[in-house]
Amino acid sequence: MAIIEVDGVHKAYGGRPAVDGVSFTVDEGEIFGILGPNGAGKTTTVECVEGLRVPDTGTVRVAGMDPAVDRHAVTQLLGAQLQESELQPKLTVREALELYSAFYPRPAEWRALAERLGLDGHLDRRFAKLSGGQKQRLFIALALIGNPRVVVLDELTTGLDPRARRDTWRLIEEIRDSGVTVLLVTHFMEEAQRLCDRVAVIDKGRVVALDTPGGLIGGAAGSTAISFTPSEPIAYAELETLPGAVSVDVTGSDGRVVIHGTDDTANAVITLLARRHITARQLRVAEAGLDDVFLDLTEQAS
Ligand SMILES: Nc1ncnc2c1ncn2[C@@H]1O[C@H](COP(=O)(O)OP(=O)(O)OP(=O)(O)O)[C@@H](O)[C@H]1O
Repeated sequence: MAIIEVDGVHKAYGGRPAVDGVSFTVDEGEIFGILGPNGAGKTTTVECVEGLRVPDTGTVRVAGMDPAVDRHAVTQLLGAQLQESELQPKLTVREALELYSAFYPRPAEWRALAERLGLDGHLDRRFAKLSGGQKQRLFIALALIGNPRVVVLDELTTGLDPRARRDTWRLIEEIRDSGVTVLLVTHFMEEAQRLCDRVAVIDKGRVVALDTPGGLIGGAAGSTAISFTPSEPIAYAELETLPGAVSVDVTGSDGRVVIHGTDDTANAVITLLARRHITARQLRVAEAGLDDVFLDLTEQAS
């Protein structure tokens, strides 16, 4: 069942559209990713969901309520970690958790939350003295303190080292496993691929694709890359006509061939080479990642 419904949302700043007819729904219990280049309209979209901005046209519903109208009720069930959040530098972790608990009628037990997020050893540390990873964990704790049904995380792992990023991913999965719906804004393809049940790719204020990460990758033209160095020259025109082949390129001085196509293309290449008695040195068959799909989709739209 959908807990977030965004339908035909438009939002312009000074006459310039930032969000240009975005629609999607998020089911209860999923991690839904919003992916897109800088300035694509991701933050504006989630701020409409949070009730921080009001769409010019279109509708947003969170658990059936309009966040711009039922602001109080929506803040009780939606927790948000805002992009570039800051707290008063002298506030300690304990004070921040106590303060935020006081905003909610039925807050989570903050000590248990601090323990779950690995903050229990830093309760007396001031915000200004926390590392980037510790700050992010505190922001997650503050987003969860009201026992929300939905949590919005905007570029949560930007600026974290790879280990802290992986730890944060585990936390996000745990949040989802505890029944909370996660709306995740990210620039990182690996993050979307690893975490998200479904992903909306937004570019220039529009949804250019919406699917599971696997569906996006599988559906992309040329999602399999076959590369090899032939032992003798090969007729490239013949390669271009192989089933599913999208492109054939020759790279480097050794005549290395790179073909983008499908699994069928890979099989056909191998059969063709065997028939011609050509050896393929350093034959590699690689699946495209969400990275390739993202570049493809956002390039097409430009
Ligand atoms: N308050 C504002 N006033 C004027 N323009 C704005 C405002 N907020 C955002 N914009 C513009 O709207 C467009 C979309 O911005 P938004 O922050 O929603 O994109 P984003 O996808 O979240 O970008 P990023 O990944 O860089 O955070 C951008 O061109 C941005 O400059």
